[in-house]
Amino acid sequence: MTYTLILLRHGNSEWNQKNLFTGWVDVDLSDQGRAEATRAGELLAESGILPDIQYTSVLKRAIHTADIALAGADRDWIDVKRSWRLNERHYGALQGLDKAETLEKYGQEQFMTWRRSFDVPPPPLSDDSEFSQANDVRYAGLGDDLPRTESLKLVIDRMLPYWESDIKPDLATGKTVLVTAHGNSLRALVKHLDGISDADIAELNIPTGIPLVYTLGDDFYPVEPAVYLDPEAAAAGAAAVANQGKK
Ligand SMILES: O=C(O)[C@@H](CO)OP(=O)(O)O
Repeated sequence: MTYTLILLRHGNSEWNQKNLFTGWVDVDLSDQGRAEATRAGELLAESGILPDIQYTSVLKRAIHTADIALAGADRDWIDVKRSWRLNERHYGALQGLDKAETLEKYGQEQFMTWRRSFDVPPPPLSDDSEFSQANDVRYAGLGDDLPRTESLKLVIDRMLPYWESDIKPDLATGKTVLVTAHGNSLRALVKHLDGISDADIAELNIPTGIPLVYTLGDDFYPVEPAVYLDPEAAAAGAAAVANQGKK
């Protein structure tokens, strides 16, 4: 028995377009992002790989991408589950900062340590920052779990329990599961699925808006390499993410 899991990073957002660190700030899709989400829906429809259940974070760039893509695949009607555990990595005090200016100010090494090291989080975001989520009603129940910054390691720590408790059981019933989330929360899941080392994960970037299809075996690990439904666009998109910050 094999199981089908589709991962989809949200389309380009207003802050991707402005080249700002985003994290948990709830910005919407740009026009380009909405077009990418439409294309993602077409790719799903063309491939015939159609989700039976949708998972998203609680951030609107993922929610709107999922809605648009599902509409394009005539799957608006499927069940949806959302969790903060699929949110983007909390970017701490970098949230709202310009990536190019941050690179210039702190240098390439520090910039890449913050962006892509496995376990070094950026400095924490103060609760009185305009970019803080400390008083956001959607996280009211989180208590001490509410992050003020996160490394990729911390994202894995909060995402994997949800993979085990919810996503895996849905896969086990034979449903095709679509997870629409974020660059770094999906890097966390891909690291787990593909067994990527703490060092090598730094090189992995996920493009916006292109479905990535996994075929999983009985142990819920891949039986073959995952495939992007548009491999050429995925390679170009991943390179663009890697180069963010450079002018
Ligand atoms: O700003 C962010 O939240 C993420 C995703 O857009 O950026 P990065 O790719 O630099 O981790």
